[in-house]
Amino acid sequence: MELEVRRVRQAFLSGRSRPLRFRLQQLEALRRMVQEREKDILTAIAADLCKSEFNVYSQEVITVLGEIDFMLENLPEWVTAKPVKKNVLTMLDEAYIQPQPLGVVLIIGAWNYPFVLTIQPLIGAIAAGNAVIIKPSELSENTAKILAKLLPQYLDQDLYIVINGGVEETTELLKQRFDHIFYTGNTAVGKIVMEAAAKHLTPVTLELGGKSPCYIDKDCDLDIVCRRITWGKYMNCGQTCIAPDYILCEASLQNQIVWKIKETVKEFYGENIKESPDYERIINLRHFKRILSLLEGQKIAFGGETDEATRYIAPTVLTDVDPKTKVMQEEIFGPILPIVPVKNVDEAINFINEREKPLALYVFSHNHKLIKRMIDETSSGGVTGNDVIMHFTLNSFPFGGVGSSGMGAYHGKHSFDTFSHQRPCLLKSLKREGANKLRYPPNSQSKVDWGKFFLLKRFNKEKLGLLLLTFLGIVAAVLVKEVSSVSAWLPIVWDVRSPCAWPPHLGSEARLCLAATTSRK
Ligand SMILES: NC(=O)C1=CN([C@@H]2O[C@H](COP(=O)(O)OP(=O)(O)OC[C@H]3O[C@@H](n4cnc5c(N)ncnc54)[C@H](O)[C@@H]3O)[C@@H](O)[C@H]2O)C=CC1
Ligand SMILES: CCCCCCCCCCCCCCCCCC(=O)O
Repeated sequence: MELEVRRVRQAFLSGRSRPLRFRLQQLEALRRMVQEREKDILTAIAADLCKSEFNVYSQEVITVLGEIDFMLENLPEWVTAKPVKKNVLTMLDEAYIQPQPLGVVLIIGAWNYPFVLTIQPLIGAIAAGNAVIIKPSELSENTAKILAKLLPQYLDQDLYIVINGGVEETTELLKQRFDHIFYTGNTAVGKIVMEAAAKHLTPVTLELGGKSPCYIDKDCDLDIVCRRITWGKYMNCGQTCIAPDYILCEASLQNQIVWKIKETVKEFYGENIKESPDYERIINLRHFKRILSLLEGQKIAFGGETDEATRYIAPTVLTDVDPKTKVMQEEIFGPILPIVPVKNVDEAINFINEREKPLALYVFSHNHKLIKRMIDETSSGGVTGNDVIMHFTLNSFPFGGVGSSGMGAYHGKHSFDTFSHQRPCLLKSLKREGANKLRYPPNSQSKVDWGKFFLLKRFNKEKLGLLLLTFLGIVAAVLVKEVSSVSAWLPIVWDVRSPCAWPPHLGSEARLCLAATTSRK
């Protein structure tokens, strides 16, 4: 492990990951990999999550290709140094911010969208000029294997490497020194990652989970609301970090919501959900059992059918859920949707604020003011109003959590920034030393006053007067110089035959020399 990390660091130190041209080439190679080996990639992910290839493509591959295209288009502008505003002390200097790569980055991916959650951060890290060690989740083993096989065939083999393994290997890997760690997964492991990173003072991005609430206002078109929620909740069998975890609504809405979600489930997945190519399975038996345990003691309004052999759990809705029960204490990460009745929007806001900050918040209402109020009075990683999941798809948004749902963000330019150091560069000249006297010792009240005057713009009459006088002095000096040069021209006007008086800006010796040359012609 140590040797592999050292090899990657050596490759980074060679400097070849830095030039823009190289970064673009690697991103293009990655795009080629996705396009040429699409079938292998789709098959692997589909096998891991019992997912149709159409769904793999539209949930994972589209996002990755869109992100690569976006980077290729914008990277030339992002890598350029950006000039910054200057103050009086630096106004004649060069001042700019130069984004630079951080060094060797570790990306630890999760299994639920095993391709996009590993490759999208990789795109950002390459774009920013880093070397990368990729640790895919061992739970999505087919995707882990295909990544280890394909990436070295398309990317620089020393700069970007895949290390596969489970907890033991990841623990060993985390002992090494990195310049950034980007982790996606559950909050408990997030703490382990952060603790390991702290030993080397390595900065981290933690893309964690949590319980994302979904508030439904009574003044809503419930047909549309339930269709959108059904799509986002049961996609990937509920194993989506930004899936709506639970619904908050007035008790009177519950039955209608249950009915409409049930109808939509039928519309999306047919009468026999198990046969639907669009309905996935739970990743493993441990998660299957964990999700089943959340059903204990709950009122199942519909769904609840399970099959351990295939790790099938039907789309399920629970009503009148007590917030103190287990299903409301931990992230569900499965196809179970509890409805918790609240009296009104105030109670919903309090409910959300009494708990850990979620990764996403969803609000459904025709009342724009109510949506704005929910946004203003709560906190979450991201928000979508009148829909779910969709803020993930916009790469102009930073995607990430807040509080216990994570720290840092990525996607598009935000990925580039996450994996870059914004280096301030100030380039001065060795000339103009006079101006620096103000900051050199010995210090005095007068210098402090000038400092206040120039830097804090605390103008006082005395200093303004002095400045005005200096300015007038400069104007006078310029005028005197101009007048004297005009008078120097006068002999030429009077006597053009006198070469010694011309041109006036030259010394008399030079003038004589010029006169000699001219008279020879
Ligand atoms: N914020 C986001 O973008 C996302 C967050 N998530 C969250 O991730 C969770 C589901 O993923 P997990 O089951 O955690 O995925 P997981 O079991 O695949 O673990 C994630 C990574 O952590 C590593 N890992 C696991 N235990 C470890 C340990 N003890 N020490 C060091 N490394 C360890 C694994 O090898 C894996 O690469 C959910 O809470 C979900 O909300 C999932 C996807 C996206
Ligand atoms: C058939 C073509 C339709 C195109 C559909 C585009 C819209 C697809 C949105 C897909 C969102 C995928 C969510 C992935 C979320 C990954 C992170 C997480 O775990 O939450």
